[in-house]
Amino acid sequence: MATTSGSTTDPSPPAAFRSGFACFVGRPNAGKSTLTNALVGTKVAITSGRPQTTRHAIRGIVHRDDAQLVLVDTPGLHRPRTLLGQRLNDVVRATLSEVDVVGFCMPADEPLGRGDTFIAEELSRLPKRTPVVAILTKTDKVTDPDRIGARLLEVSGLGEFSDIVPVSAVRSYQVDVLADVLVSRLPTGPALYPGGELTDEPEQVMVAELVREAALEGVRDELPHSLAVVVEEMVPREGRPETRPLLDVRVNVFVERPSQKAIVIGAGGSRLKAVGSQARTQIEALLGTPVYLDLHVKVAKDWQRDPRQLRRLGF
Ligand SMILES: Nc1nc2c(ncn2[C@@H]2O[C@H](COP(=O)(O)OP(=O)(O)OP(=O)(O)O)[C@@H](O)[C@H]2O)c(=O)[nH]1
Repeated sequence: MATTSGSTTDPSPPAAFRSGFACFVGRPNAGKSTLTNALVGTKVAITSGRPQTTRHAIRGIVHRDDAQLVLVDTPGLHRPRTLLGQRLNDVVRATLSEVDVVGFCMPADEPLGRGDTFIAEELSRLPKRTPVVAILTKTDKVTDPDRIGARLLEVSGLGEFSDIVPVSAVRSYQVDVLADVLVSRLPTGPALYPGGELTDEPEQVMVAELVREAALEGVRDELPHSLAVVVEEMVPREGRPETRPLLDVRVNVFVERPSQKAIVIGAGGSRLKAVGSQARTQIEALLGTPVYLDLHVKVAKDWQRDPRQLRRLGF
């Protein structure tokens, strides 16, 4: 337990303040989102009984007196079958090599499977040796302590882990111990995010990237770096029946010159229509909900050279 003077007026962090990133991997349904929520203490990720509801990274931040732990809740790591799956796995791999510690979740109530072996292999192949903490989740579902012991032994044989921690997110069993273990693997350093900020929105970044890809398709030579995409708004349409939701996604595509605007829009708006339809299909696949995509092309003159414009465009 961290000791502090309890003073709220002293802004300087304790000497050994730690900060950094952690992410959870594990096969679908392993309990990653629920554990993230238990650690952060606020509902940030979507959980459900169905596999792979977490299609994109959602971060939660654990603020402590002695540390700030930024959690990245990754999609279930699985063998790529589709292009989208391939992209998600690339996102997972990129995430894994960027974080300070990885939590590998395995449910206590299910035997180890091919999915776990696959993930263990992926982890052992990471270029940088990120410490991996094995987490035996959902221990409340197993009443026999001997079975937990056997599962822990099985897990320890699966790879090289810096720690192995059994937890139950729903009973808050050992969640604080896990937080301590994860924090202990972070480098010392000041808080990365100002207090109070609990989530950011990487899905907006991915949506912007899908629109950018669609807008550049076939015209990459003509518009190499002159295109920026900003997601202005993503809001559920009001008054829709629960069974037929619709997400309004408002996106601005910025180009540098009117001639480029004409290229993106195409004769009679034909190209923009195709761009919108391709991007919408992919956004729907990414977010798992029907989408109304409102796409606008705007000229932001010389945006690449203007720091104020660049900031506005999120660079
Ligand atoms: N009994 C019990 N159930 C849990 C616990 N943690 C998660 N669950 C349940 O297990 C199911 C899957 O949990 P999630 O947190 O959505 O799993 P996930 O690994 O994020 O799943 P994906 O998004 O598919 O990768 C849900 O029905 C949870 O309620 C736990 O500690 N105890």
